[in-house]
Amino acid sequence: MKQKKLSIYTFIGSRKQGFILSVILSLLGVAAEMVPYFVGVRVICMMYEGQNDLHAYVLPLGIAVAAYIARALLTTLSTWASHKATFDVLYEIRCALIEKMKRVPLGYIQETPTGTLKNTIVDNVDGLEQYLAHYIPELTANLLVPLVLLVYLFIVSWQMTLIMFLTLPAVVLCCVGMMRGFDEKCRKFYAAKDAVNDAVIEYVNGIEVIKAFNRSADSYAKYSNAVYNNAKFGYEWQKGAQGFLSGAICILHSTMLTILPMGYYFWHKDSISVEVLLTFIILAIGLMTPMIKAMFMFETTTKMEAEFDKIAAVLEAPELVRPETSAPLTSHEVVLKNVSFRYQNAEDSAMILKGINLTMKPNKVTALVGPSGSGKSTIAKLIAGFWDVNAGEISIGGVPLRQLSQENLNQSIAYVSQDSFLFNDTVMENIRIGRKGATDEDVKNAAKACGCHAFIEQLEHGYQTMVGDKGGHLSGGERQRITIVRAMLKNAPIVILDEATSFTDPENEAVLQRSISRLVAGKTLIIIAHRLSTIADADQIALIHDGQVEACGTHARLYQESALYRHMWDSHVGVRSEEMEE
Ligand SMILES: Nc1ncnc2c1ncn2[C@@H]1O[C@H](COP(=O)(O)OP(=O)(O)OP(=O)(O)O)[C@@H](O)[C@H]1O
Repeated sequence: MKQKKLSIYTFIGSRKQGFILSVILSLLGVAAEMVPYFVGVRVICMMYEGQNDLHAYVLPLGIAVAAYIARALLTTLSTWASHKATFDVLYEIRCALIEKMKRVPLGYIQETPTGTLKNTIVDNVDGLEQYLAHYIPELTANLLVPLVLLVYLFIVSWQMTLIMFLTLPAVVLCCVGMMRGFDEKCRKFYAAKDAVNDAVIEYVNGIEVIKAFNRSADSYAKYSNAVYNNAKFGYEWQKGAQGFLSGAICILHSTMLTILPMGYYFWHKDSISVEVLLTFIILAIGLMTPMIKAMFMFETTTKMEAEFDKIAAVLEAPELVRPETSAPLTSHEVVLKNVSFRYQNAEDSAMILKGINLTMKPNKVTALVGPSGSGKSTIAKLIAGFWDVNAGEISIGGVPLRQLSQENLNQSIAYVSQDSFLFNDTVMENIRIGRKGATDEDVKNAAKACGCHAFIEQLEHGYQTMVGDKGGHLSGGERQRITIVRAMLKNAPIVILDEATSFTDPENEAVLQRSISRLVAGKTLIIIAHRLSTIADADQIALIHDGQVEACGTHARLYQESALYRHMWDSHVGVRSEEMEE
């Protein structure tokens, strides 16, 4: 069955009363705006008829003033109602986007440029405000009121109405010209905007490299090209539409050129009264503003659709299909059976893992080693549930990952990568993320157990030290130690450490490792390490090579049986002795 495409109206639905109210108020407001024009006609006619009693003008003028006040009030109330409904809708869309982030594979978020995601959640959602809060009520009114007046004018004098709208086909033609290729231009414009966002964020994140290599903004080609393209697109789009837009406005203003001579002709022939002539002249002026506003409706609708398409693309991204709940796991043995996997975004789409078979037992340490790019981190991320495998199966305690609820999986695994994220908050709060409701004492005990308490205490404000954006106020090693304390506080039955101590100095790494060995007793520990000496004592070492398990066993066995392992070990030991000699 074809899935129904998500549209902005799916979200508007729940707030439709607010929007309907604002449209009704806006309609009444635009109708009130027309009243002074009718009053104007009447007043001029009274003057033309020689009415000298000033009292006779009080009522029409009073009506005009009342209409102005009513118009102001109704427009204000309409805007208030539409904004209330709009901000509720924007809030719902943003919540839906954030909720969606929890359900898509983590890999999807990592693979989508940060700028594009930020643009969707912030800018594209903001972009809907103009359409929902202003254009829905105002444009409905600006279209409907001229239509009603058209019927009225047609009844008054169909000849004059035809003359008044003689130029309308030309205006429509201009609108068609303006809208030609608009969809495509709009999409390209937003793509250019995304490119700027991505480039700016990459530029800011990469500023260290840019400065270190003395690359100014101009030389940062991706950034300057994106900015240039964005400006060029905006300008060319505007240039293409501007001619048609000016033409349409000019033609709309030129109705007087037909109304005046033809009106005079009909009046002269006694076909219409002076009041009818004045009605047409004055309403031609009065209708100009709503009609020009209505002209922009198509442009704004297309823009809004382009903004919403980007939001819908995120909301409709494929999700990891997981049950809402699942029974607690009775064992935490991790088994990979014939697992094959490829990254969807990889250009050649080659299999990264090819039929991996591996069992990682509780109360045992499994180390994954192998050349760079062989697929070790990919295995760790698949176990942590970042993606679904393409073939084969990963199970924990005999339960396939696909049958485990996200919550159950999250509770079962503590995953620490070499660049685990720190929030711009205190050390205390960054560690506390490991376990909801953990007390300060729990946090300190975890740090003590990991041998990190002393170093945290020595920071400027101890546990209350702000770590800076992404932990930027701390050294790489300090950041890693905090993320390990956080993982240990979580006390999950499966612990995955992916190069988690790679930035830590040898002395502290040894302390950390002794602490970790104590803390993970009874747990399933999976370690990825390049420094082979740190995993030589592991119960099982899996040598990963080119996406396959080339050998598996203890250090002694691998050293004896695998030429690749022997080579890696000898090189590692060689480098270590060189380092020690230095
Ligand atoms: N998000 C991704 N999208 C596409 N390809 C990826 C992605 N992440 C990794 N790869 C590719 O998958 C392969 C395995 O990468 P992986 O990070 O698992 O290797 P690794 O053995 O952990 O390497 P290292 O020891 O250098 O960390 C590499 O060829 C890498 O380029």
